[in-house]
Amino acid sequence: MCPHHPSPNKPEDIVREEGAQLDFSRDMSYGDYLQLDAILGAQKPLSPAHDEMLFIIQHQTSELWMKLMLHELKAAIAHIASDELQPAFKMLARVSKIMEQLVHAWDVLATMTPPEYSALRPYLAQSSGFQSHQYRCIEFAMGNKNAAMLKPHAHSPERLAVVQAAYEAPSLYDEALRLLARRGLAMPESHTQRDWTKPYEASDAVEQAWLTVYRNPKDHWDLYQLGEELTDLEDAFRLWRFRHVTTVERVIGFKRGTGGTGGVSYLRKMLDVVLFPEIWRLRTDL
Ligand code: HEM
Ligand SMILES: N[C@@H](CC(=O)c1ccccc1NC=O)C(=O)O
Repeated sequence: MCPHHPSPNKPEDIVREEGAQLDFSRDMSYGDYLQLDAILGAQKPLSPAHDEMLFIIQHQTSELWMKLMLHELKAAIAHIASDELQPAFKMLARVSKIMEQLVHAWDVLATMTPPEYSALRPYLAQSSGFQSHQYRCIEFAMGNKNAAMLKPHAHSPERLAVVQAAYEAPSLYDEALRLLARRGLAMPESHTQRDWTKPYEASDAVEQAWLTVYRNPKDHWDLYQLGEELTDLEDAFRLWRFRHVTTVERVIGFKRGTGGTGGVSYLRKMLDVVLFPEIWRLRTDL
């Protein structure tokens, strides 16, 4: 440090000395670029309850992360379809990390007690996360296809078209299996060309193909890596489902959901969903 020009230590002096730009009357600023007026103007509590701000922001931030997950998932699926695995791996790893972020986000919501939630719950009317179109697109992209889940979007043709497109498109796992077939692994046609809207059905032949990969990782290194990326993803997804049902039980017990389901009983059934069945089965048979 120069003794003739000591570094300033008053906050105002630091800002001046560093040369930070302070006038944004002509230039794009942070808030302009990020559209903060739109984002920060979108929290409109309907109740006098203190905790409604938490509830709104928890869901809005989740929807933003889901938007990024979909962006990455769609690109990963397209890259796998065109045999570009390295970029797909990076995107899938990011999706898993976002899901982990959403798993930890439950800790914030769980600070809300049953009486605190009861104060705002009547204002939610029949709305429910069950109607989240982005969440449904993620489930469809992950292969959990169910035509009934299109119905909550029927009142909005534009929204329905988006969810319907995700419903009709091959899922991440469908594209993974087509890749295995292109790599010369025996794969039944029922699993490479099928009606993508049908729920996925596990197959011994598909498990055999994955077993070939997992028994000889050195010969199929990138497919082996793909298998592990899928495992990470489903692992994180299961944790999210588990934290959801546990948070719901601690906040509303076994009350029916505002979306019309049994509530915890419905969410527990969702814990049984297996997205990539052969990826799990092969572990027993290896
Ligand atoms: C106090 C907090 C919460 C409660 C009490 C709650 C309750 C429920 C219930 C009871 C359901 C079943 C559908 C119904 O009948 O309503 C449900 C579904 C759902 N919730 Fe929540 N939830 C909470 C927080 C969240 C958060 C933070 C998210 C994140 C976006 C979320 C996303 C979803 C989604 C996506 C579904 C559909 C799940 C599926 O179909 O598998 N929920 N929730
Ligand atoms: N299904 C919840 C309500 C709920 O959680 C919710 C309502 C509106 C917007 C998002 C919600 N979050 C997840 O379902 C309940 O039964 O209390």
